[in-house]
Amino acid sequence: MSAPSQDAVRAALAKVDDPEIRKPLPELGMIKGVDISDSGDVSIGIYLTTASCPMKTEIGDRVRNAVLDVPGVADVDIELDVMNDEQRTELRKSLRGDSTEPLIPFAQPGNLTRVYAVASGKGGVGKSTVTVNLAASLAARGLSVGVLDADIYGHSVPRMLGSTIRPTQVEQMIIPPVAHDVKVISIAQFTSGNAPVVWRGPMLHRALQQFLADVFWGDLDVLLMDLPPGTGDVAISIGQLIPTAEILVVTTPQQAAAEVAERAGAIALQTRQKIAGVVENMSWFETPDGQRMELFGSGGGETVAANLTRAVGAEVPLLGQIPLDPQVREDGDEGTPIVLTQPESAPAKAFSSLADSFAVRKRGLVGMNLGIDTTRNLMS
Ligand SMILES: Nc1ncnc2c1ncn2[C@@H]1O[C@H](COP(=O)(O)OP(=O)(O)OP(=O)(O)O)[C@@H](O)[C@H]1O
Repeated sequence: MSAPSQDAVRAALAKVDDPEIRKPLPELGMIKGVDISDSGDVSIGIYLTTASCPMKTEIGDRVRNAVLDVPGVADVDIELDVMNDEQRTELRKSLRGDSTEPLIPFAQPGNLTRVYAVASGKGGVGKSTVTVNLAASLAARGLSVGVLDADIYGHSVPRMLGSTIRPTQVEQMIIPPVAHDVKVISIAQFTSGNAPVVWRGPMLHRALQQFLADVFWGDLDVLLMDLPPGTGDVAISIGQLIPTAEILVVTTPQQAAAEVAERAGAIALQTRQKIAGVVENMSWFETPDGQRMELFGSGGGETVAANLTRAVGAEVPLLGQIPLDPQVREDGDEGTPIVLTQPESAPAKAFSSLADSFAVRKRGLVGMNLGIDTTRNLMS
């Protein structure tokens, strides 16, 4: 068989996406060159955004597999190089435009991303668990999903999604790692080890602003934000930064928990945000003989939904009830949400029908320029 043409190899490369930026490598200026020998040996030069790019093996594998599929290719050799400053600037401009104003894409008119802030009155009710399972479930349906772990003090989202790598930085632009098809950004990725974060309101506000404006989220269908428990500064900041963000309140069935959850939801009255609904977690435990044991009582979700409906003067639905199941915790600890590992289990089905109730559509705005250049450094 004769050696493949440059066109054939480049056509194959045009179908290879960067795993994090999710656009074709040639479009990102990441193909340095293609050499083809008479015997069909192909050598591909790839520019990485940074020398420490955590995705370099994945990128090399994707390129190798795509090119090996081209008829006439005998072997593929990958040579990695690193972009220079000029090339990085070009990449940043091609992704985020030329503006120097740091803007939050989700707050711009015409932006089609649905943003949900997941809130709870107190800690430990399963807010992060709901966030990651909902995100994974929506991503599994083909939606483009991002999670911003805004639970600055109790950041557990990266662990629950099994995301261990740090984001790549291209100039002032941060590329979020992807886990289970979900883009993930968390303060945990910017602190060393398990160090606690002790920040006051204004610093938190600034950090959130940077996570929203400096991260290259791309064209998301849905952004879920895991808020810290309570009615604190972060909820108010989100209300100011993205007024169109809707609040999703998570509670347990317990009446005491319901009362504090209601306060978290009622913050929407101050910030004038819409409440998307209420999720009741740990609703019951199902015994092997099929009996439901209501370990934390019952009715919390209904109560919060009814009281918030009254308070805001608009229907706040109870969107779902998630059973208590040790597998939910085990899978969370393993970094593989139960909706992916055991989709037929009762909790996974409950998460999945919760995702249905969002009735989300793909936004279909491929190529729309949402990103804006920024000149600030994260946490500076
Ligand atoms: N339905 C469930 N069944 C069993 N375990 C659950 C369920 N939901 C959550 N958990 C477990 O309960 C613990 C607390 O959950 P999670 O961290 O999601 O709560 P949280 O509200 O986000 O807490 P915080 O805001 O304090 O971080 C975790 O260990 C989690 O795995």
